[in-house]
Amino acid sequence: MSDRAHMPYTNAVIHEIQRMANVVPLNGTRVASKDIHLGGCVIPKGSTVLAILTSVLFDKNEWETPHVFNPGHFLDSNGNFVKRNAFLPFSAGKRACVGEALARMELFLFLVAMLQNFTFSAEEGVELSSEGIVGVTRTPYPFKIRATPR
Ligand code: HEM
Repeated sequence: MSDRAHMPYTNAVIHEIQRMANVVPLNGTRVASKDIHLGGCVIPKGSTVLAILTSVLFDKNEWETPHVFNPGHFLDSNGNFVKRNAFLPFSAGKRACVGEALARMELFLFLVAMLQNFTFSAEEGVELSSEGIVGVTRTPYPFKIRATPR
């Protein structure tokens, strides 16, 4: 359907950006509809539950280099794109993000269009941080980046 299928590396880079960007770290809230027994604990009916997305996007049992940017997480040895079950930036289930298709299309179109037209680089001597400001969403600290027309 889209060109993404033919651009496995670009697709892998976008997935890895979404994994590490972790823009909705706490996910949406849920309420336990009955008492739940989980890992030796009881979650009583009526409790508010947060299925923290950070825990799965950086799970050391799921990712080869959880804290290092690595598009290889989404590529096999032939360079084909591979889906990963732990890739859940849009959450899962009935109340997962309804904007996922739109968001993914926009991420692809904006990133590819920008990379086709500019080369991006950090200011000399400036180390860009992958840390961010965490609230309901996670946003980067203000930063400067140089865009050089190609
Ligand atoms: C990179 C972009 C985006 C990310 C990472 C993202 C992520 C999420 C996450 C994690 C949730 C919570 C799901 C849950 O509780 O299980 C959510 C919910 C939601 N998102 Fe997004 N979202 C993005 C873009 C968008 C866009 C573009 C729209 C609309 C045009 C949108 C509309 C919604 C709505 C309406 C909900 C609530 C769904 C519900 O409660 O049933 N999102 N999103």
